[in-house]
Amino acid sequence: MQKTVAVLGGGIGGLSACFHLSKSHQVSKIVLLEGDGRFGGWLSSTRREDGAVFEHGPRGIRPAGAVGRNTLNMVEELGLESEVLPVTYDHVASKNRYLYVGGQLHKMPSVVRTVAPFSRPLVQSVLKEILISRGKEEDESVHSFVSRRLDIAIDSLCRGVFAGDCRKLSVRSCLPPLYNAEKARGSIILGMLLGPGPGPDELSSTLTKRAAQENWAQWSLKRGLQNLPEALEERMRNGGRVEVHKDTPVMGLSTNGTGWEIQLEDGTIKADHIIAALPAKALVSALLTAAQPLSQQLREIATVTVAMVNLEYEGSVLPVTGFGHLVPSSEDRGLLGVVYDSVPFPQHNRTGGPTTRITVMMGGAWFQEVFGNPEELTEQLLLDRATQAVTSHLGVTTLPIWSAVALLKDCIPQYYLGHRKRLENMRQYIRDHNLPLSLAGSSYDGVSVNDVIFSGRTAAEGLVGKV
Ligand SMILES: Cc1cc2nc3c(=O)[nH]c(=O)nc-3n(C[C@H](O)[C@H](O)[C@H](O)COP(=O)(O)OP(=O)(O)OC[C@H]3O[C@@H](n4cnc5c(N)ncnc54)[C@H](O)[C@@H]3O)c2cc1C
Ligand SMILES: C=Cc1c2[nH]c(c1C)Cc1[nH]c(c(CCC(=O)O)c1C)Cc1[nH]c(c(C)c1CCC(=O)O)Cc1[nH]c(c(C)c1C=C)C2
Repeated sequence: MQKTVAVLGGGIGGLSACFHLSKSHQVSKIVLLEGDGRFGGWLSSTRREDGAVFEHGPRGIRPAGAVGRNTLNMVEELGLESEVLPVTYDHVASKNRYLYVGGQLHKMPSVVRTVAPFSRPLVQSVLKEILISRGKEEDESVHSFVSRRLDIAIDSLCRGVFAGDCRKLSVRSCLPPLYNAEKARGSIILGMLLGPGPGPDELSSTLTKRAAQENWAQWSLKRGLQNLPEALEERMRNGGRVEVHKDTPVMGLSTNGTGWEIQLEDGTIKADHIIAALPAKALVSALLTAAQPLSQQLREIATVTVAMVNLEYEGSVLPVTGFGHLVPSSEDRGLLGVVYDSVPFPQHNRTGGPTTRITVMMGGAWFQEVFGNPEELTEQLLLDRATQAVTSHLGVTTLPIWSAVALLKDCIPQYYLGHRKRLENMRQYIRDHNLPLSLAGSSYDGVSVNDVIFSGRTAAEGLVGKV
Protein backbone atom coordinates (compact mmCIF):
# COMPACT_ATOMS: atom_id res chain seq x y z
CA MET A 1 0.00 0.00 0.00
CA GLN A 2 1.61 3.32 -1.07
CA LYS A 3 0.28 5.66 1.55
CA THR A 4 1.37 8.87 3.20
CA VAL A 5 0.11 9.34 6.73
CA ALA A 6 0.41 12.71 8.45
CA VAL A 7 0.34 12.74 12.23
CA LEU A 8 -0.70 16.15 13.55
CA GLY A 9 0.62 17.11 16.98
CA GLY A 10 3.84 15.85 18.54
CA GLY A 11 2.59 15.44 22.10
CA ILE A 12 2.86 11.98 23.63
CA GLY A 13 -0.26 10.90 21.67
CA GLY A 14 1.14 11.86 18.26
CA LEU A 15 4.57 10.40 19.07
CA SER A 16 2.96 7.13 20.12
CA ALA A 17 1.00 7.01 16.85
CA CYS A 18 4.25 7.50 14.89
CA PHE A 19 6.08 4.90 16.98
CA HIS A 20 3.45 2.28 16.18
CA LEU A 21 2.96 3.31 12.55
CA SER A 22 6.67 3.10 11.94
CA LYS A 23 6.66 -0.59 12.86
CA SER A 24 4.47 -1.36 9.86
CA HIS A 25 5.41 -1.37 6.20
CA GLN A 26 1.81 -0.77 5.18
CA VAL A 27 2.56 2.93 4.90
CA SER A 28 5.26 4.35 2.66
CA LYS A 29 5.67 7.71 4.35
CA ILE A 30 4.92 9.07 7.83
CA VAL A 31 5.11 12.80 8.52
CA LEU A 32 4.89 14.24 12.04
CA LEU A 33 3.89 17.91 12.28
CA GLU A 34 4.37 19.70 15.61
CA GLY A 35 3.60 23.39 16.00
CA ASP A 36 5.87 24.01 18.99
CA GLY A 37 9.67 24.16 19.19
CA ARG A 38 9.82 20.87 21.07
CA PHE A 39 8.00 17.54 21.11
CA GLY A 40 6.20 16.12 24.13
CA GLY A 41 3.33 18.59 24.67
CA TRP A 42 2.49 18.68 28.40
CA LEU A 43 5.35 16.31 29.31
CA SER A 44 7.88 18.91 30.31
CA SER A 45 10.73 18.63 32.84
CA THR A 46 13.36 21.10 34.02
CA ARG A 47 16.75 19.48 34.68
CA ARG A 48 19.10 21.59 36.71
CA GLU A 49 22.85 21.23 36.64
CA ASP A 50 22.94 20.15 40.27
CA GLY A 51 20.84 17.11 39.38
CA ALA A 52 17.43 18.42 40.47
CA VAL A 53 14.49 17.57 38.22
CA PHE A 54 11.14 19.40 38.29
CA GLU A 55 8.03 18.31 36.42
CA HIS A 56 5.78 20.99 34.94
CA GLY A 57 3.17 18.52 33.70
CA PRO A 58 2.58 14.86 34.58
CA ARG A 59 4.86 13.43 37.25
CA GLY A 60 3.83 9.81 37.68
CA ILE A 61 2.58 7.05 35.40
CA ARG A 62 0.67 4.06 36.67
CA PRO A 63 1.72 0.59 35.49
CA ALA A 64 -1.67 -1.02 36.13
CA GLY A 65 -4.08 -2.32 33.52
CA ALA A 66 -3.67 -2.98 29.82
CA VAL A 67 -2.88 0.68 29.08
CA GLY A 68 -0.26 0.78 31.85
CA ARG A 69 1.43 -2.35 30.52
CA ASN A 70 1.29 -0.97 26.98
CA THR A 71 3.30 2.08 28.09
CA LEU A 72 5.87 -0.06 29.92
CA ASN A 73 6.27 -2.24 26.81
CA MET A 74 7.03 0.89 24.81
CA VAL A 75 9.48 2.10 27.48
CA GLU A 76 11.30 -1.21 27.19
CA GLU A 77 11.33 -1.11 23.39
CA LEU A 78 12.88 2.35 23.65
CA GLY A 79 15.63 0.99 25.89
CA LEU A 80 14.66 3.13 28.86
CA GLU A 81 14.36 0.28 31.42
CA SER A 82 17.36 1.40 33.41
CA GLU A 83 15.94 4.93 33.58
CA VAL A 84 12.72 3.93 35.33
CA LEU A 85 12.12 5.09 38.91
CA PRO A 86 9.44 2.85 40.42
CA VAL A 87 7.35 3.64 43.48
CA THR A 88 5.92 0.50 45.07
CA TYR A 89 2.55 0.13 46.77
CA ASP A 90 4.21 -0.20 50.17
CA HIS A 91 6.03 3.12 49.72
CA VAL A 92 4.74 5.91 51.94
CA ALA A 93 3.84 7.96 48.83
CA SER A 94 1.44 5.23 47.75
CA LYS A 95 -0.03 4.71 51.21
CA ASN A 96 -0.50 8.31 52.27
CA ARG A 97 -2.67 10.82 50.46
CA TYR A 98 -4.38 13.63 52.29
CA LEU A 99 -7.39 15.89 52.04
CA TYR A 100 -7.16 19.44 53.35
CA VAL A 101 -10.52 20.06 55.02
CA GLY A 102 -11.48 22.50 57.76
CA GLY A 103 -7.95 23.89 57.78
CA GLN A 104 -6.39 20.49 58.55
CA LEU A 105 -4.85 17.58 56.70
CA HIS A 106 -6.79 14.31 56.91
CA LYS A 107 -5.20 11.08 55.82
CA MET A 108 -7.11 8.96 53.31
CA PRO A 109 -6.34 5.43 54.53
CA SER A 110 -5.77 2.76 51.89
CA VAL A 111 -8.30 0.05 51.26
CA VAL A 112 -8.86 -2.73 48.74
CA ARG A 113 -7.75 -3.52 45.26
CA THR A 114 -6.61 -1.58 42.25
CA VAL A 115 -9.37 -0.29 40.05
CA ALA A 116 -8.28 1.80 37.07
CA PRO A 117 -8.20 4.77 36.76
CA PHE A 118 -7.89 5.00 40.54
CA SER A 119 -5.13 2.94 42.09
CA ARG A 120 -6.88 3.07 45.46
CA PRO A 121 -8.22 6.43 46.44
CA LEU A 122 -11.71 6.23 44.99
CA VAL A 123 -12.66 3.35 47.23
CA GLN A 124 -10.63 4.88 50.02
CA SER A 125 -12.65 7.98 49.70
CA VAL A 126 -16.03 6.38 49.30
CA LEU A 127 -15.58 4.22 52.37
CA LYS A 128 -13.14 6.05 54.59
CA GLU A 129 -13.77 9.66 53.86
CA ILE A 130 -16.32 9.20 56.61
CA LEU A 131 -13.48 10.08 58.97
CA ILE A 132 -13.23 13.66 57.87
CA SER A 133 -15.25 16.82 57.92
CA ARG A 134 -17.17 16.53 61.13
CA GLY A 135 -20.49 18.42 60.89
CA LYS A 136 -21.21 21.48 63.02
CA GLU A 137 -24.77 20.44 63.86
CA GLU A 138 -25.60 18.32 66.90
CA ASP A 139 -27.54 15.94 64.71
CA GLU A 140 -28.17 15.68 61.00
CA SER A 141 -30.09 13.53 58.57
CA VAL A 142 -28.52 10.34 57.27
CA HIS A 143 -28.78 11.79 53.78
CA SER A 144 -26.97 14.97 54.73
CA PHE A 145 -24.29 13.01 56.66
CA VAL A 146 -23.47 10.71 53.75
CA SER A 147 -23.87 13.21 50.95
CA ARG A 148 -21.65 15.84 52.63
CA ARG A 149 -18.84 13.31 52.86
CA LEU A 150 -19.27 11.81 49.42
CA ASP A 151 -19.46 15.32 47.94
CA ILE A 152 -16.04 16.17 49.34
CA ALA A 153 -14.51 12.88 48.21
CA ILE A 154 -15.79 12.97 44.65
CA ASP A 155 -15.21 16.71 44.31
CA SER A 156 -11.56 16.26 45.36
CA LEU A 157 -10.94 13.26 43.13
CA CYS A 158 -12.24 15.09 40.07
CA ARG A 159 -9.98 18.02 40.94
CA GLY A 160 -7.02 15.65 41.41
CA VAL A 161 -7.33 14.05 37.99
CA PHE A 162 -9.25 16.44 35.69
CA ALA A 163 -8.77 19.69 37.60
CA GLY A 164 -12.50 19.66 36.93
CA ASP A 165 -15.88 20.22 38.50
CA CYS A 166 -17.62 16.94 39.38
CA ARG A 167 -20.97 18.66 38.90
CA LYS A 168 -20.29 18.89 35.18
CA LEU A 169 -18.11 15.87 34.43
CA SER A 170 -19.59 12.67 33.01
CA VAL A 171 -19.36 9.67 35.34
CA ARG A 172 -19.38 7.32 32.36
CA SER A 173 -16.40 9.01 30.68
CA CYS A 174 -14.44 10.20 33.73
CA LEU A 175 -14.99 7.42 36.25
CA PRO A 176 -15.58 4.33 34.09
CA PRO A 177 -14.90 1.97 37.02
CA LEU A 178 -17.75 3.49 38.96
CA TYR A 179 -20.08 3.40 35.99
CA ASN A 180 -19.03 -0.11 34.92
CA ALA A 181 -19.14 -1.44 38.48
CA GLU A 182 -22.74 -0.43 38.79
CA LYS A 183 -23.60 -1.80 35.35
CA ALA A 184 -21.68 -5.10 35.76
CA ARG A 185 -22.30 -5.92 39.39
CA GLY A 186 -25.50 -4.03 40.08
CA SER A 187 -23.84 -2.25 42.98
CA ILE A 188 -21.15 0.39 43.07
CA ILE A 189 -19.46 -0.81 46.24
CA LEU A 190 -19.64 -4.50 45.29
CA GLY A 191 -18.35 -3.71 41.83
CA MET A 192 -15.46 -1.66 43.20
CA LEU A 193 -14.52 -4.38 45.66
CA LEU A 194 -14.69 -7.19 43.12
CA GLY A 195 -13.20 -5.14 40.34
CA PRO A 196 -14.43 -4.70 36.81
CA GLY A 197 -13.58 -8.25 35.75
CA PRO A 198 -10.97 -9.20 33.15
CA GLY A 199 -9.99 -6.49 30.69
CA PRO A 200 -7.99 -6.48 27.44
CA ASP A 201 -4.53 -7.89 28.01
CA GLU A 202 -1.10 -7.14 26.67
CA LEU A 203 1.87 -9.36 26.02
CA SER A 204 4.19 -8.96 28.96
CA SER A 205 7.60 -7.40 28.62
CA THR A 206 10.33 -7.86 31.19
CA LEU A 207 9.42 -4.46 32.58
CA THR A 208 5.70 -5.22 32.97
CA LYS A 209 6.59 -8.45 34.76
CA ARG A 210 8.95 -6.55 37.03
CA ALA A 211 6.26 -3.97 37.75
CA ALA A 212 3.84 -6.73 38.74
CA GLN A 213 6.38 -8.69 40.80
CA GLU A 214 7.67 -5.63 42.61
CA ASN A 215 4.16 -4.21 43.07
CA TRP A 216 4.71 -0.80 41.46
CA ALA A 217 2.04 1.82 42.08
CA GLN A 218 3.57 4.43 39.76
CA TRP A 219 6.82 5.26 38.04
CA SER A 220 8.82 8.13 36.58
CA LEU A 221 12.13 8.44 34.76
CA LYS A 222 15.50 9.50 36.16
CA ARG A 223 15.72 12.48 33.81
CA GLY A 224 12.04 13.32 34.24
CA LEU A 225 9.06 12.24 32.15
CA GLN A 226 10.17 14.50 29.29
CA ASN A 227 12.72 11.77 28.62
CA LEU A 228 9.91 9.66 27.15
CA PRO A 229 9.06 12.01 24.24
CA GLU A 230 12.78 12.66 23.80
CA ALA A 231 13.44 8.94 23.38
CA LEU A 232 10.51 8.66 20.96
CA GLU A 233 11.77 11.62 18.93
CA GLU A 234 15.23 10.07 18.75
CA ARG A 235 13.74 6.75 17.63
CA MET A 236 11.74 8.53 14.91
CA ARG A 237 14.78 10.45 13.69
CA ASN A 238 17.13 7.46 13.72
CA GLY A 239 14.63 4.94 12.39
CA GLY A 240 14.45 6.85 9.13
CA ARG A 241 10.78 6.04 8.59
CA VAL A 242 9.25 9.21 10.02
CA GLU A 243 9.79 12.74 8.74
CA VAL A 244 9.68 14.83 11.91
CA HIS A 245 8.95 18.55 11.78
CA LYS A 246 8.81 20.85 14.78
CA ASP A 247 7.96 24.57 14.64
CA THR A 248 5.48 23.51 11.98
CA PRO A 249 1.94 24.46 12.97
CA VAL A 250 -0.87 23.09 10.85
CA MET A 251 -2.79 26.12 9.58
CA GLY A 252 -5.54 24.48 7.57
CA LEU A 253 -6.87 21.18 6.29
CA SER A 254 -8.91 20.52 3.18
CA THR A 255 -10.08 17.23 1.78
CA ASN A 256 -11.35 16.02 -1.55
CA GLY A 257 -12.74 12.90 0.12
CA THR A 258 -9.81 10.59 -0.66
CA GLY A 259 -6.94 12.58 0.84
CA TRP A 260 -5.89 15.80 2.51
CA GLU A 261 -4.11 18.96 1.65
CA ILE A 262 -2.37 20.30 4.74
CA GLN A 263 -1.69 24.00 4.85
CA LEU A 264 1.50 24.98 6.67
CA GLU A 265 3.02 28.43 7.22
CA ASP A 266 5.26 28.02 4.21
CA GLY A 267 3.39 25.81 1.81
CA THR A 268 1.19 22.73 1.62
CA ILE A 269 1.72 19.00 1.82
CA LYS A 270 -0.51 16.12 0.78
CA ALA A 271 -1.45 13.07 2.82
CA ASP A 272 -3.70 10.08 2.19
CA HIS A 273 -4.66 9.83 5.85
CA ILE A 274 -4.42 12.03 8.92
CA ILE A 275 -4.06 10.99 12.53
CA ALA A 276 -5.03 14.11 14.44
CA ALA A 277 -3.39 14.05 17.88
CA LEU A 278 -4.12 17.74 18.48
CA PRO A 279 -6.35 19.15 21.20
CA ALA A 280 -9.93 19.08 19.84
CA LYS A 281 -10.09 22.88 19.56
CA ALA A 282 -6.83 23.03 17.59
CA LEU A 283 -8.30 20.50 15.18
CA VAL A 284 -11.41 22.68 14.79
CA SER A 285 -9.22 25.67 13.90
CA ALA A 286 -7.30 23.59 11.36
CA LEU A 287 -10.43 22.14 9.77
CA LEU A 288 -11.51 25.66 8.72
CA THR A 289 -14.68 25.06 6.71
CA ALA A 290 -14.18 21.31 6.18
CA ALA A 291 -16.44 18.81 7.98
CA GLN A 292 -18.60 21.38 9.78
CA PRO A 293 -20.75 18.89 11.74
CA LEU A 294 -17.57 17.27 13.05
CA SER A 295 -16.18 20.66 14.07
CA GLN A 296 -19.39 21.40 15.91
CA GLN A 297 -18.96 18.29 18.09
CA LEU A 298 -15.22 18.90 18.59
CA ARG A 299 -15.93 22.44 19.75
CA GLU A 300 -18.01 21.10 22.63
CA ILE A 301 -15.00 19.38 24.20
CA ALA A 302 -14.00 22.03 26.73
CA THR A 303 -10.64 22.37 28.47
CA VAL A 304 -9.38 23.94 31.68
CA THR A 305 -6.25 25.91 32.50
CA VAL A 306 -3.96 24.96 35.39
CA ALA A 307 -1.23 27.02 37.07
CA MET A 308 1.66 24.85 38.26
CA VAL A 309 4.10 26.24 40.76
CA ASN A 310 7.21 24.19 41.53
CA LEU A 311 8.87 25.08 44.81
CA GLU A 312 12.14 23.92 46.31
CA TYR A 313 12.89 24.36 50.02
CA GLU A 314 16.12 23.93 51.90
CA GLY A 315 16.05 20.89 54.20
CA SER A 316 13.15 18.57 55.03
CA VAL A 317 10.21 20.83 55.71
CA LEU A 318 7.13 18.61 55.41
CA PRO A 319 5.15 17.91 58.61
CA VAL A 320 3.64 14.78 57.02
CA THR A 321 4.86 12.33 54.44
CA GLY A 322 2.98 11.00 51.44
CA PHE A 323 2.02 11.73 47.82
CA GLY A 324 0.37 15.04 48.54
CA HIS A 325 -2.96 16.53 49.45
CA LEU A 326 -6.09 17.52 47.60
CA VAL A 327 -8.21 20.54 48.46
CA PRO A 328 -11.98 20.25 47.91
CA SER A 329 -13.70 23.19 46.21
CA SER A 330 -15.68 23.88 49.38
CA GLU A 331 -12.38 24.63 51.15
CA ASP A 332 -10.68 26.71 48.47
CA ARG A 333 -12.00 26.92 44.93
CA GLY A 334 -8.76 28.05 43.28
CA LEU A 335 -6.28 25.76 45.06
CA LEU A 336 -6.58 22.23 43.65
CA GLY A 337 -3.87 20.36 45.48
CA VAL A 338 -0.26 20.05 46.51
CA VAL A 339 2.13 17.26 45.49
CA TYR A 340 5.07 16.42 47.77
CA ASP A 341 7.38 15.50 44.86
CA SER A 342 10.41 14.67 47.00
CA VAL A 343 8.54 11.88 48.73
CA PRO A 344 7.80 9.59 45.75
CA PHE A 345 10.87 10.70 43.80
CA PRO A 346 13.74 11.73 46.13
CA GLN A 347 16.07 10.84 43.25
CA HIS A 348 14.97 14.11 41.63
CA ASN A 349 16.33 16.18 44.51
CA ARG A 350 19.58 18.06 43.90
CA THR A 351 22.77 16.33 44.92
CA GLY A 352 24.32 17.63 48.16
CA GLY A 353 22.16 18.57 51.13
CA PRO A 354 18.52 17.68 51.70
CA THR A 355 15.79 19.65 49.97
CA THR A 356 12.03 19.40 49.66
CA ARG A 357 10.36 19.74 46.25
CA ILE A 358 6.67 20.59 46.20
CA THR A 359 4.24 21.41 43.38
CA VAL A 360 1.14 23.52 43.96
CA MET A 361 -1.63 23.15 41.36
CA MET A 362 -4.22 25.90 40.96
CA GLY A 363 -7.15 26.95 38.84
CA GLY A 364 -8.69 24.23 36.71
CA ALA A 365 -12.45 24.64 36.29
CA TRP A 366 -12.30 27.59 38.74
CA PHE A 367 -9.44 29.41 37.03
CA GLN A 368 -11.37 32.32 35.50
CA GLU A 369 -13.57 32.79 38.57
CA VAL A 370 -10.63 32.92 40.99
CA PHE A 371 -7.75 34.36 38.98
CA GLY A 372 -9.50 36.15 36.09
CA ASN A 373 -8.05 36.31 32.62
CA PRO A 374 -4.88 34.17 32.41
CA GLU A 375 -3.36 36.69 29.97
CA GLU A 376 -3.45 39.39 32.64
CA LEU A 377 -1.95 37.37 35.49
CA THR A 378 1.53 37.89 36.82
CA GLU A 379 3.79 34.99 37.77
CA GLN A 380 4.42 36.74 41.09
CA LEU A 381 0.73 36.54 42.02
CA LEU A 382 0.66 32.80 41.36
CA LEU A 383 3.93 32.28 43.21
CA ASP A 384 2.63 34.23 46.23
CA ARG A 385 -0.62 32.27 46.23
CA ALA A 386 1.31 28.98 46.10
CA THR A 387 3.78 29.82 48.88
CA GLN A 388 0.92 31.07 51.08
CA ALA A 389 -0.82 27.71 50.60
CA VAL A 390 2.33 25.84 51.58
CA THR A 391 2.58 28.00 54.69
CA SER A 392 -1.05 27.65 55.77
CA HIS A 393 -1.56 23.98 54.80
CA LEU A 394 1.84 22.61 55.79
CA GLY A 395 3.15 25.13 58.28
CA VAL A 396 6.25 25.85 56.19
CA THR A 397 7.39 29.33 57.15
CA THR A 398 10.70 29.53 55.29
CA LEU A 399 10.82 30.91 51.75
CA PRO A 400 11.54 28.61 48.81
CA ILE A 401 15.12 28.66 47.51
CA TRP A 402 13.96 28.04 43.95
CA SER A 403 10.64 28.26 42.11
CA ALA A 404 9.11 28.00 38.67
CA VAL A 405 5.66 29.12 37.57
CA ALA A 406 3.99 27.59 34.52
CA LEU A 407 0.58 28.55 33.18
CA LEU A 408 -0.75 25.55 31.28
CA LYS A 409 -3.50 26.98 29.12
CA ASP A 410 -6.30 24.60 28.14
CA CYS A 411 -4.24 21.65 29.32
CA ILE A 412 -6.87 19.16 30.52
CA PRO A 413 -9.93 18.28 28.44
CA GLN A 414 -13.20 18.05 30.34
CA TYR A 415 -15.43 15.11 29.53
CA TYR A 416 -18.79 16.72 30.24
CA LEU A 417 -22.14 14.97 30.23
CA GLY A 418 -22.77 13.47 26.80
CA HIS A 419 -19.05 13.05 26.01
CA ARG A 420 -19.47 9.40 25.04
CA LYS A 421 -22.35 10.26 22.68
CA ARG A 422 -20.30 13.06 21.13
CA LEU A 423 -17.46 10.62 20.43
CA GLU A 424 -19.88 8.16 18.84
CA ASN A 425 -21.35 10.91 16.66
CA MET A 426 -17.92 12.12 15.57
CA ARG A 427 -16.69 8.66 14.69
CA GLN A 428 -19.96 7.89 12.90
CA TYR A 429 -19.58 11.07 10.85
CA ILE A 430 -16.02 10.09 9.92
CA ARG A 431 -17.20 6.63 8.82
CA ASP A 432 -20.27 7.85 6.96
CA HIS A 433 -18.23 10.37 5.00
CA ASN A 434 -15.24 8.04 4.48
CA LEU A 435 -13.04 10.76 5.92
CA PRO A 436 -9.44 9.54 6.01
CA LEU A 437 -9.08 10.78 9.58
CA SER A 438 -8.38 9.18 12.97
CA LEU A 439 -8.62 10.97 16.31
CA ALA A 440 -6.06 10.47 19.07
CA GLY A 441 -4.93 12.30 22.20
CA SER A 442 -6.38 13.37 25.50
CA SER A 443 -9.51 15.03 24.08
CA TYR A 444 -11.28 11.73 23.51
CA ASP A 445 -10.70 8.44 25.36
CA GLY A 446 -8.88 9.27 28.58
CA VAL A 447 -6.49 11.93 29.82
CA SER A 448 -3.76 9.90 31.51
CA VAL A 449 -0.41 9.49 29.77
CA ASN A 450 -1.22 5.78 29.45
CA ASP A 451 -4.61 6.44 27.84
CA VAL A 452 -3.11 8.91 25.40
CA ILE A 453 -0.27 6.57 24.40
CA PHE A 454 -2.84 3.83 23.90
CA SER A 455 -5.01 6.15 21.78
CA GLY A 456 -2.03 6.79 19.49
CA ARG A 457 -1.48 3.07 19.15
CA THR A 458 -5.19 2.43 18.49
CA ALA A 459 -5.23 5.08 15.76
CA ALA A 460 -2.12 3.60 14.13
CA GLU A 461 -3.42 0.04 14.32
CA GLY A 462 -6.80 1.12 12.98
CA LEU A 463 -4.91 2.03 9.84
CA VAL A 464 -2.25 -0.64 9.46
CA GLY A 465 -3.54 -3.51 11.60
CA LYS A 466 -1.97 -4.89 14.77
CA VAL A 467 1.75 -4.13 15.05
C1 LIG B 1 -0.80 19.64 34.97
C2 LIG B 1 -1.00 18.25 34.44
C3 LIG B 1 -0.70 17.17 35.24
C4 LIG B 1 -0.89 15.88 34.75
N1 LIG B 1 -0.55 14.83 35.52
C5 LIG B 1 -0.63 13.58 35.03
C6 LIG B 1 -0.12 12.49 35.75
O1 LIG B 1 0.43 12.65 36.85
N2 LIG B 1 -0.22 11.26 35.21
C7 LIG B 1 -0.79 11.05 33.99
O2 LIG B 1 -0.86 9.90 33.55
N3 LIG B 1 -1.27 12.09 33.25
C8 LIG B 1 -1.18 13.33 33.74
N4 LIG B 1 -1.60 14.39 32.98
C9 LIG B 1 -2.26 14.16 31.69
C10 LIG B 1 -1.31 14.00 30.49
O3 LIG B 1 -0.08 14.61 30.74
C11 LIG B 1 -1.93 14.60 29.23
O4 LIG B 1 -3.28 14.23 29.08
C12 LIG B 1 -1.16 14.18 27.98
O5 LIG B 1 0.19 14.54 28.09
C13 LIG B 1 -1.79 14.80 26.73
O6 LIG B 1 -1.07 14.36 25.60
P1 LIG B 1 -1.58 14.70 24.12
O7 LIG B 1 -0.55 14.21 23.18
O8 LIG B 1 -2.96 14.22 23.94
O9 LIG B 1 -1.72 16.28 24.08
P2 LIG B 1 -0.67 17.46 24.14
O10 LIG B 1 0.38 17.18 25.12
O11 LIG B 1 -1.52 18.68 24.30
O12 LIG B 1 -0.02 17.43 22.68
C14 LIG B 1 -0.64 18.04 21.56
C15 LIG B 1 0.45 18.63 20.71
O13 LIG B 1 -0.16 19.26 19.58
C16 LIG B 1 0.57 20.44 19.30
N5 LIG B 1 -0.28 21.33 18.50
C17 LIG B 1 -1.35 22.06 18.90
N6 LIG B 1 -1.87 22.73 17.85
C18 LIG B 1 -1.14 22.39 16.78
C19 LIG B 1 -1.20 22.72 15.39
N7 LIG B 1 -2.12 23.55 14.90
N8 LIG B 1 -0.27 22.18 14.54
C20 LIG B 1 0.68 21.32 15.01
N9 LIG B 1 0.79 20.99 16.30
C21 LIG B 1 -0.11 21.51 17.17
C22 LIG B 1 0.92 21.00 20.66
O14 LIG B 1 2.02 21.90 20.59
C23 LIG B 1 1.25 19.72 21.43
O15 LIG B 1 2.63 19.40 21.37
C24 LIG B 1 -1.41 15.69 33.44
C25 LIG B 1 -1.71 16.80 32.63
C26 LIG B 1 -1.49 18.06 33.11
C27 LIG B 1 -1.78 19.22 32.21
C1 LIG C 1 -4.41 18.75 42.13
C2 LIG C 1 -4.47 18.58 40.82
C3 LIG C 1 -3.92 17.46 40.08
C4 LIG C 1 -3.00 16.49 40.54
N1 LIG C 1 -2.73 15.64 39.52
C5 LIG C 1 -3.46 16.00 38.40
C6 LIG C 1 -4.20 17.15 38.74
C7 LIG C 1 -5.13 17.89 37.83
C8 LIG C 1 -3.48 15.31 37.10
C9 LIG C 1 -3.59 13.83 37.17
N2 LIG C 1 -3.33 13.06 38.27
C10 LIG C 1 -3.55 11.76 37.94
C11 LIG C 1 -3.98 11.67 36.60
C12 LIG C 1 -4.43 10.44 35.87
C13 LIG C 1 -3.42 9.37 35.81
C14 LIG C 1 -4.02 7.99 35.62
O1 LIG C 1 -5.23 7.79 35.64
O2 LIG C 1 -3.21 7.10 35.42
C15 LIG C 1 -4.00 12.97 36.11
C16 LIG C 1 -4.37 13.44 34.72
C17 LIG C 1 -3.33 10.64 38.89
C18 LIG C 1 -4.12 10.77 40.14
N3 LIG C 1 -3.87 11.70 41.10
C19 LIG C 1 -4.77 11.55 42.11
C20 LIG C 1 -5.63 10.46 41.79
C21 LIG C 1 -6.75 9.98 42.62
C22 LIG C 1 -5.23 9.97 40.55
C23 LIG C 1 -5.80 8.79 39.79
C24 LIG C 1 -4.85 7.62 39.74
C25 LIG C 1 -4.38 7.07 41.07
O3 LIG C 1 -5.19 6.64 41.87
O4 LIG C 1 -3.18 7.10 41.30
C26 LIG C 1 -4.87 12.35 43.33
C27 LIG C 1 -4.04 13.58 43.39
N4 LIG C 1 -3.68 14.34 42.32
C28 LIG C 1 -2.96 15.41 42.76
C29 LIG C 1 -2.86 15.32 44.18
C30 LIG C 1 -2.18 16.33 45.05
C31 LIG C 1 -3.54 14.16 44.56
C32 LIG C 1 -3.78 13.55 45.87
C33 LIG C 1 -3.20 13.74 46.95
C34 LIG C 1 -2.37 16.43 41.86
